[in-house]
Amino acid sequence: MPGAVKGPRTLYDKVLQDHIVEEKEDGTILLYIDRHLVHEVTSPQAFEGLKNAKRKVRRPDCTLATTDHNVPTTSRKNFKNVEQFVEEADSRLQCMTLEDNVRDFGLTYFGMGDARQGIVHIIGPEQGFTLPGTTVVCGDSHTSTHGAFGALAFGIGTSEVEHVLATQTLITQRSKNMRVQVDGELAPGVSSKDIILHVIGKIGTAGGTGAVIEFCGSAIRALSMEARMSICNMSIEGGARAGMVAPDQTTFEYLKGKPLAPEVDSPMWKKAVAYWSTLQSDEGATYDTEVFIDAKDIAPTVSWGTSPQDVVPITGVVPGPDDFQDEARKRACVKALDYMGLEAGTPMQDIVLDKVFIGSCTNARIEDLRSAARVVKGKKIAPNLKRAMVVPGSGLVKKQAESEGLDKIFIDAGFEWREAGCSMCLGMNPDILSPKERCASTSNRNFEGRQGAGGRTHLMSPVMAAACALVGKLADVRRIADYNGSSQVKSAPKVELDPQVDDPESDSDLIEIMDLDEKSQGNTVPSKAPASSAGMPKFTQLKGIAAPMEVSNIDTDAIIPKQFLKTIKRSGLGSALFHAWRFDSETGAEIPDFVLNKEPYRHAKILVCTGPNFGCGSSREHAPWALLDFGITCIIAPSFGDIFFNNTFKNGMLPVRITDEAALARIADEAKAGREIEVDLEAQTIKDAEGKELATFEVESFRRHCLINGLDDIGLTMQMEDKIRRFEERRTRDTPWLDGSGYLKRTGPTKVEAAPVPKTNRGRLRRSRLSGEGSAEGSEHNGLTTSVVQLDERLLKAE
Ligand SMILES: CC(C)[C@H](C(=O)O)[C@@H](O)C(=O)O
Ligand code: SF4
Repeated sequence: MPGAVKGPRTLYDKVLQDHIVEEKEDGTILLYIDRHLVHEVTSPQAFEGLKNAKRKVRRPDCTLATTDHNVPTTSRKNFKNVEQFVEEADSRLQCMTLEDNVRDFGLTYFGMGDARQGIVHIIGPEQGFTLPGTTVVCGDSHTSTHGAFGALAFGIGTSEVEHVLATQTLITQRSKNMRVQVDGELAPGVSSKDIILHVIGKIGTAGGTGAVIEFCGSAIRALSMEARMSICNMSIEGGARAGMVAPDQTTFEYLKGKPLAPEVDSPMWKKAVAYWSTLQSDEGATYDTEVFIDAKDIAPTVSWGTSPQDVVPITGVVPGPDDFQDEARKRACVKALDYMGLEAGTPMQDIVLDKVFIGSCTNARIEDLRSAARVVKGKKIAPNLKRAMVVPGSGLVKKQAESEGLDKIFIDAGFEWREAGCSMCLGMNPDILSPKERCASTSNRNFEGRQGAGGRTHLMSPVMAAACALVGKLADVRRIADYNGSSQVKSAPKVELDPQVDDPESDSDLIEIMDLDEKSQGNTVPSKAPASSAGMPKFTQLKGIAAPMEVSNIDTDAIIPKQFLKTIKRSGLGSALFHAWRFDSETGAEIPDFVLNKEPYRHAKILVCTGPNFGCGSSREHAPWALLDFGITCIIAPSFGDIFFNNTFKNGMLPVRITDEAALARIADEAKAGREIEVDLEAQTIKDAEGKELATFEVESFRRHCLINGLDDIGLTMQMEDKIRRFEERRTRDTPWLDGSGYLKRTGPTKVEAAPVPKTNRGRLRRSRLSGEGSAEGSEHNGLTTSVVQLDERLLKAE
């Protein structure tokens, strides 16, 4: 693991350093988190853990919640509340659970009746919640998006969400530094999405594993903030922990006037800009890996397979196994061609489409919609298309687009114009592909079943998706649109997104804040649910059958598909494990060839994967929960997706990295022979059933200590209260704009469309507000008043 940097520092080194509360000798870092975004899918179990342990949210003023994955994108004209609006029961429960939680913990929340609701990675920047030099986390892998601001932003699992809610810190390790430099000018029709698809094609989906990528070079500098966000968004598809771009004038211009950014030209703004301007990598800073790309080598790029690294220029043909050297990639190619229903050698532009989707946290910002609208203006979508949809990333993007008439352009062309949400990016809501349907999509993942079981996804930029919609096949936008000069949006045009929400007085579903006294005593919360991250099972030695898998880049969508993410519990997910590979999608019967359906592997306690990058992709902690519930507590592989790797430890599981090919082969041979192996964490060895050593392995000593002793790391971190408090005092002094000041400026309460609070509570709430009881107790941290109190005061004024 890389150690602290002495000489010239990179942007990542600087932001990391400024947030270290404590660094242990083994490299374990307690990192302060400035901004925590929360959504409905990965938070229920975290809030449940807090409630069971009677813990509070430490910094409600640094926490922002919204609902995005489950929300239907149909018209909200008649929206009254979630209970009536969301038809699917599990989705409804997940959305309502978030509403209960934000109310119980007094968090700021943009619900479905609020114009500011949208995909979590769109609303953070839009509100100025995301700021340069901050640490930003969310229980979502595409948190990397926010790195476009020079923030250190990364996805975390649900146990870590709980840790951040309770302590505003995270236990982490230093990542490696990687630089991707793109110089020169992009050709017309080529956009930032093509840059990132090209980069991933070059480095592979494991290329950035263990690293934070800094994107730099003249081509990146020339991009608008929104275009930079699309690039950082997909750093995770390149395997990186995060992506970053150094803040510059483009960044500062973008932030001007954002509701939660410091007020422009105020002393606070000047102080902030002075600090933000220091966030450049020093001359002579070194990187562990460097990649150089000439912008003129990038063509409009499209994916052909089931991994984001499976890309070719639109002028290319579908590759075949012979185009790859590596055996694992040859195998993956055969599998991908079969899934995608494609033949090697087919020109990409001959591939006929069924659907087109313009949306997602990668490409549903106003510039994306503008550029796509420019392509389709005055034209019609191809008659063979079953459906073409545009899903704005947030309510404010939608409003802005409508004020520019973009909705009309799309509707006239034959597109559906929808409400904000994740939509068909992952199909946790009603927008999905049917089996074998082929879709041109501006989203970021083309995994098997990603947009719907059996659905086939081709990733591309918004202008390319627009061109595809007109042609009905994969198409080259350069042959469709007239590019007089460059297609690039050089810098963000000043976009006035109207932050107004509906008149709170006239609305029936005003925010309801629970009685704070009651909350601080923790007695509003039923504490029956057993599962919480507090107190982990111990891991010392494990002896058992190991199931062999020879697949590379096994993503968490494959480990547990999206339809199983709608639970609000941690338990019972074993039957969902590898669902699409284990069960026939039509009959539901077991697929006999799949390893976990065979004896003796039905009883496997260990998984041995000989391909790299196990658990890449989404941050869903449901993946380790499903493995655990099946009975697997140890995974052995050459490398892991970073978030998955962290998530396993939080559940008392052990991921073992074996990079020595011969040792891995020895272990795999035992697994294939159906013999037991023994993983000994104390001795850090793997032995065969006879006790002969097969391999040794490394684990960070703090993690090892926690696993062996079954320690709850939230409890451990809470013992560091003094250090965290001192850090916060320094933060208030040095970077005062981070203390939720933006919230204090807001007018109008934040709405919660939760099921109404029972009448009895309402009466009590009103009484306590009027009499002033139950105000600030339990919500003060270091003299900082939290948003709960601010919201409460505003309500008092309203009354
Ligand atoms: C639901 C969430 C955990 C997931 C992620 O982490 O990425 C989702 O946003 C996705 O895109 O798969
Ligand atoms: S990748 Fe898709 S599902 Fe995940 S946050 Fe972004 S839009 Fe939502």
